[in-house]
Amino acid sequence: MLWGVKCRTTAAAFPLVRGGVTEGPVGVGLNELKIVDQRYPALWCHRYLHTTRARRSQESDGVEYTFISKHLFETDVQNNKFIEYGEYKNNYYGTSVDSVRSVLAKNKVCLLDIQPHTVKHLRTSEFKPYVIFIKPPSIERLRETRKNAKIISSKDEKGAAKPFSEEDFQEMIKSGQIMEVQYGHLFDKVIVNDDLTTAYNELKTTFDKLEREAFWVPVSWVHS
Ligand SMILES: Nc1ncnc2c1ncn2[C@@H]1O[C@H](COP(=O)(O)OP(=O)(O)OP(=O)(O)O)[C@@H](O)[C@H]1O
Repeated sequence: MLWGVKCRTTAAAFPLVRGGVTEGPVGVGLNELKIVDQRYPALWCHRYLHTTRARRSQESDGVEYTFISKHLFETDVQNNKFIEYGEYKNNYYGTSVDSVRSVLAKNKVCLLDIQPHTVKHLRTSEFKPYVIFIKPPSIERLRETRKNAKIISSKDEKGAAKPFSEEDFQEMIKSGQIMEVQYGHLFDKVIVNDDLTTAYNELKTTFDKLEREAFWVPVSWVHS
């Protein structure tokens, strides 16, 4: 049985799946690696978040966030208008399906940073995602490479950055392993974020290849 075909897409979404806990920041290095978008005009890295929190004076609607009311947000959730959403300090934040569509309509690639359980909703012929799992290295390498790095803990009310603790490292590795077991079949590529330059180059090479080469997708994506 034909299970897949090779296909080349110009308007694919590239969800970049984090290797960390689902409830908050884990510091595996996604923000650090997303710098890759600065070299790629075809990549659209904005998170396109909608939020119900009040707009701050220096922010503009549609730039930092799209600001909407709680009522509208909840209606949109009911109508499945969000790829992913969550609540933080009594406000909702979400990535809307339409915002991803608007990126693809510009013939750009949409770089998303999402939780793994969301991937299955994006694996459609419309989005044709290429899923990259950013995986933490061994605990020994985390201790070595993150010696001077800081993490913003979801447990810290003030959201202040602090040095990684041994517990942070263990949590990162444990949740990474759980994600790989549960969702590994949905990943197209796994990049270990050990040495930052090496991980960055691997991501860059992957984007280069995807621009040039065809890649495998389910046959249903091509014939639908
Ligand atoms: N390979 C690496 N080597 C050394 N330090 C790193 C590496 N990758 C990331 N860091 C550092 O770890 C910290 C957390 O990284 P980053 O903010 O990119 O993680 P994140 O997964 O995006 O976190 P969040 O979940 O908070 O968005 C930062 O201080 C960053 O500079």
